[in-house]
Amino acid sequence: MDVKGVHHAYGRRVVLRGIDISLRRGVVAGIVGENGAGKSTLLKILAGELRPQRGVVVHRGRFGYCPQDAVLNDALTVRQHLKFFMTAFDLPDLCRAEGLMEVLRFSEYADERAGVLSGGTRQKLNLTLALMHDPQVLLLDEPYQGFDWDTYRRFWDLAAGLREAGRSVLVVSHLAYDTGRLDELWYLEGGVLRPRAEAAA
Ligand SMILES: Nc1ncnc2c1ncn2[C@@H]1O[C@H](COP(=O)(O)OP(=O)(O)OP(=O)(O)O)[C@@H](O)[C@H]1O
Repeated sequence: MDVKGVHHAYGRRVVLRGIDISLRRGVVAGIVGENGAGKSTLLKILAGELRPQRGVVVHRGRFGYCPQDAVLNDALTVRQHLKFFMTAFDLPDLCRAEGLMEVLRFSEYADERAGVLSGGTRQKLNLTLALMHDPQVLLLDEPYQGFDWDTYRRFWDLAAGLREAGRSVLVVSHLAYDTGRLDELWYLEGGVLRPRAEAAA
């Protein structure tokens, strides 16, 4: 994924003032910023959900996007969500999705409606839907919100597995926590990204 010169404003509120990102293969990267810094705005632009006022975003290959709030239909079961996305992604089966459900330990909820799932389980489904087509680039907005400690660790194991498989993962969070697990880290401040070393100086 290559991002060049992305600017965005909501009315007179300028949020992004020239974002450049080059996300290489096999990298787990993070963007950290305070509440309101523009992280979700940037991820929406990277995912194509929002059009930037200026700048370009180039994706090569498949990408997955896990928005901050899970976009689920409360009337559908977990399995119905998986089948819907299987068709949308043109996948032959649910093998990979079922493997992810086992890793994240929520297979027993397959026949539950999304509306009755706990916040953490909704987030597990959100993550599975973003990953079930084996994207080359995975964009995650606050992905571990609501995860218990074991799930949080499993999430990072999953990210490390993706890195080994040559996939790229971009995690956005307001907490600069566990940054040792990241290969690259940028701080979003004042509408621009600063690399970890520069921000620490
Ligand atoms: N649709 C919108 N219309 C107007 N202003 C918006 C809109 N979406 C976001 N903003 C404003 O843009 C700024 C950046 O918001 P954004 O949600 O991108 O920040 P964030 O870094 O993701 O915050 P948080 O950590 O709280 O989720 C905020 O000041 C917010 O109020």
